[in-house]
Amino acid sequence: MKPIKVGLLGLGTVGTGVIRIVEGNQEDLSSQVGSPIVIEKVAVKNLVKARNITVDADKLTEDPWEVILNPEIDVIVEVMGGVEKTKEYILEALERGKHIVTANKDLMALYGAEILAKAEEKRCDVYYEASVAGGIPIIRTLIESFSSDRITRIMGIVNGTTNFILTKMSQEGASYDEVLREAQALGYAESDPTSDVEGLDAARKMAILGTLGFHTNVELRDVSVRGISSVTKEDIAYAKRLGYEMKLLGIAERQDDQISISVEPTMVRQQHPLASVNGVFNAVFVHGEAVGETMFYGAGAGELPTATSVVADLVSVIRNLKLGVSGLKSISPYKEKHLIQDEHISYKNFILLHVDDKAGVLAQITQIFAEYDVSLASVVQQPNEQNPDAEIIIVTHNASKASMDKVLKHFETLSVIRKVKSVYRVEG
Ligand SMILES: NC(=O)C1=CN([C@@H]2O[C@H](COP(=O)(O)OP(=O)(O)OC[C@H]3O[C@@H](n4cnc5c(N)ncnc54)[C@H](OP(=O)(O)O)[C@@H]3O)[C@@H](O)[C@H]2O)C=CC1
Ligand SMILES: N[C@@H](CC=O)C(=O)O
Ligand code: NA
Repeated sequence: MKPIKVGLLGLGTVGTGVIRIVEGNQEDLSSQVGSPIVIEKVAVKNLVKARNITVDADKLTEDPWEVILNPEIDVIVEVMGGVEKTKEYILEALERGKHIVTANKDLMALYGAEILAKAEEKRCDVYYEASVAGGIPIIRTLIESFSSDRITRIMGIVNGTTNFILTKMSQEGASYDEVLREAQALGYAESDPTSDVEGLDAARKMAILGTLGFHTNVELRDVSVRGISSVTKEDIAYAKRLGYEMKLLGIAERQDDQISISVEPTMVRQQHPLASVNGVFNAVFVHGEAVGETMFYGAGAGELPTATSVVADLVSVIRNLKLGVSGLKSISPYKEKHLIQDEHISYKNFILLHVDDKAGVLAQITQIFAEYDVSLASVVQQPNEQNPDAEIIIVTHNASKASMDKVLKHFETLSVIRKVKSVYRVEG
């Protein structure tokens, strides 16, 4: 049987896992696709770097073009990251009729439409399951299993690094910096971890999920983003006291034909299934009009879980190749995009205020909520042991984002409010 030759761009956390799985499961894989799978060439940045996997020296190159331009290679597996240059490699590979498997959400969130259009033109496959929620088969699920339904809500913990950090801060009282270093050492974090902690990585993934779920081209600029870098141990402790866990939650919603997508630290009620998703685990909760609620759970990052998705994509690509159906399965977004205005996006809020400890303060504050038609579910005032201010903890009922913005703006002008310490979305 003629082997299928694969070119690998990148031999870091994910690339190493890809080689381990392709070599370790070769017998099963070749039985499933009807050909041996050979990793023909591997591009790395630094040839002399010490690696925890052995690869024949003649297979390694520092020049990705040696992989892209190699006429023997049928499929390119891109696990090196990067955007502009990587896009150039991928488009050229497609131009030459090579199929693509990628784990690169930055690339797919920014240039997915262009790359998929090129693939369609060239009758090539582009698979990208590992780009969202590492080992969880969520992209396949949205494209195939929910093709019959109309999705109304996708809610997910889609970044392993931040979930790992929040879990350790919550369960062990660990410091933010210390846990971030641990996540980096375990290979969960991006090469620039600011994209994890500032919510950008999750935003890219939510843009991909929104595009697939709502059949419209969700771009990164459509996603409202806030990361976890300002979340404190105290905020997490307040959440717990009120019966919530703090999670970096991506939420994509559809109301009629309008959509909204956001990523922000959110207090999730402890009884909600997403509240118990801990560590590097991810989970995606999907609601469809017909199917109702479903949830998908698994490792969101790390060598072998991520490589499982990459190699499964490789198997799909090879099967399509053998069946002669390459490039025929992709469906471009076919709906016009309408974003929901802030007046029509509503949810519950947690607000922690530091205020003057004197008579009439609470009345002034509740008056402002009333002015903007925000109804309150609970208000608790307590003395603060650390300073002379009092703390007021407020949880609202569902309130529009626009009204809440007005309330917070008004607070800036109120002299009895010393500081708006924290504001979080509340779910469940
Ligand atoms: N880590 C994870 O858990 C997950 C990662 N991803 C995505 O997978 C991709 C890879 O991630 P990961 O494996 O963690 O990244 P790493 O940083 O561990 O590995 C990147 C690899 O690419 C090589 N590389 C980088 N730039 C170039 C270049 N210009 N030319 C040739 N080789 C290059 C590096 O070479 P060298 O080894 O010589 O430095 C390294 O082998 C990213 O897009 C990431 O977002 C997706 C899901 C999960
Ligand atoms: N840095 C990402 C890796 C997987 O996409 C994460 O932490 O989830
Ligand atoms: Na996935």
